Amino acid sequence: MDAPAPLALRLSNLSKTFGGQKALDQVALDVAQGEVHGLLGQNGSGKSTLIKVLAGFHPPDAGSLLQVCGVDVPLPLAAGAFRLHRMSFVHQHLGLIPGLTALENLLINRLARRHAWAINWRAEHRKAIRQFESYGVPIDPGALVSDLPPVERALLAIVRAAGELSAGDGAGNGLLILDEPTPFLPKRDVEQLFRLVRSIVATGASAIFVSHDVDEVMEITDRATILRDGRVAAKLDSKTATKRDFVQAIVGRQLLATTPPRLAEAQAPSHIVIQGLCGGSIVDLSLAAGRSEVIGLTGLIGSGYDEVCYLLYGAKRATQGQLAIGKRHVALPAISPKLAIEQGIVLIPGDRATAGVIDVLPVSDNVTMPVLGSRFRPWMLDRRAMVRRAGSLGETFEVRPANPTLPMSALSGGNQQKVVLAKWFQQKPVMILLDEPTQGVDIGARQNVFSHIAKAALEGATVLCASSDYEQLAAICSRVLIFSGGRVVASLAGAEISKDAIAERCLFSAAPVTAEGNMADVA
Ligand SMILES: Nc1ncnc2c1ncn2[C@@H]1O[C@H](COP(=O)(O)OP(=O)(O)OP(=O)(O)O)[C@@H](O)[C@H]1O
Repeated sequence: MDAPAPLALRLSNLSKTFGGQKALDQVALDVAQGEVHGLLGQNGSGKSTLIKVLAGFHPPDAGSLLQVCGVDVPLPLAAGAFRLHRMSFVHQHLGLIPGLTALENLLINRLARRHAWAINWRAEHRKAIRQFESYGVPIDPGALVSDLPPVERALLAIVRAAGELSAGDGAGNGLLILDEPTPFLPKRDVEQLFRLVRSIVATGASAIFVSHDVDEVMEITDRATILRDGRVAAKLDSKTATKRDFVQAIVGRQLLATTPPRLAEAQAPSHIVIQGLCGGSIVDLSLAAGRSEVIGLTGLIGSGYDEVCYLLYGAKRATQGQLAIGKRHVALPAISPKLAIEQGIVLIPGDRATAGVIDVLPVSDNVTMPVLGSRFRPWMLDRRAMVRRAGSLGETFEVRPANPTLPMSALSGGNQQKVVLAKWFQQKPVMILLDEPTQGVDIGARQNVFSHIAKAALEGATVLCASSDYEQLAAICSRVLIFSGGRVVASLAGAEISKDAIAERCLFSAAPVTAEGNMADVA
């Protein structure tokens, strides 16, 4: 009888302490060959720390043990040494260089090591075409990454990582570590990405898939390890475990309520009036909204729904349109983020890492930015007052760890998002523009974000929330507008709103627009 294949990864007794706090506590993780293994847990449960130990970014505590493909790997790993041990990583931000072509990105490690003249570009171009074809990935090697749609960028990053696994000895096995590659992707593109992952593991490789999305984990993984407070809370067989098993293991209790309290009835829809907004893909959008109303904006990718918030904030240039807030009127082509903030408009961007926070600065500095002017003493910033205020906002928004002097980079994704909400909601905005407010945020923190949105709305703010997460829209919105071709083609309100109803309208939304144009409810 053949000896069983060695495990692709065996981690045991893995601990990591930061300043006396245990981020990982005797974690054990086994990944079989050819397996896709899920790694889940609430924000701050230790997933990124575990991945960073494997990447050689964090040295673990003494006593931690690692084997890859049956070979002992001494810890800590030196920077970049993971490649020698047949591991490769795709991080959330993919690590691609937008100004280079797909082929140049594919060869980036060789470009960094060797002189470019040593590369036979024609041969590499042909090889890349074959490589993309073998995975059924429709990427032109000569295309600039900045011109590729998000799904193709994610596919390219994964193909590159898979190529690195076999670069050493031609063997297909090794361990691909996918650290939340999907939150920026609309749901239907995720299926394309999963097909690629399946075809990679079919060659003998294995994968760790880190995600907050239980449905995705149940679909793509064979087994999953769930971390809670730095410890292994459960190991589940993804084919037999139920969603309830996953949720319970992640949160450690049954969620008391899966949706936040419904919002108060929106007041007459005339507080905010947008008329004739054009810009980007958006064509002649008119919309009237009341105080306390939470309006969802959604559609299929390319429908333009995700551009509206940026056009209203001046982060993307509008070519036409008027905005009225009560009695004040603003010409939208003239709006800038500064002017928007002066009007009481705030934007919570989708890409938190690059547009939402400055991760090298302390939490207190990040929170203070919009109100910096009020934190000056005659000659200098009143840092004590900044930390006090950030501490009390942190308490209200349940930011963990409760230490505003920590750099933002020390906080988990969900806790960073709570800081971003605290930073902007302290202003008591009139209009809140949200772009995918819970991407990369765990199931518990998600409820927390929902409650704060509901609270801001109850206090009188009008909220526009652009999202492709239909469950989220169904949970928080009193009205949902569905976009296609830059226009509103359908609208759901009140009891009509459900995850399935939104999905159905989005899928049918490719139908041509009616002669009425793009009127979402003009008062
Ligand atoms: N460099 C650091 N210094 C201090 N504490 C840290 C550092 N990095 C992580 N931590 C702490 O370790 C714990 C685990 O964080 P980690 O980022 O691994 O969680 P996570 O499960 O990846 O969360 P998320 O899903 O939000 O990314 C958290 O309490 C975090 O604040």
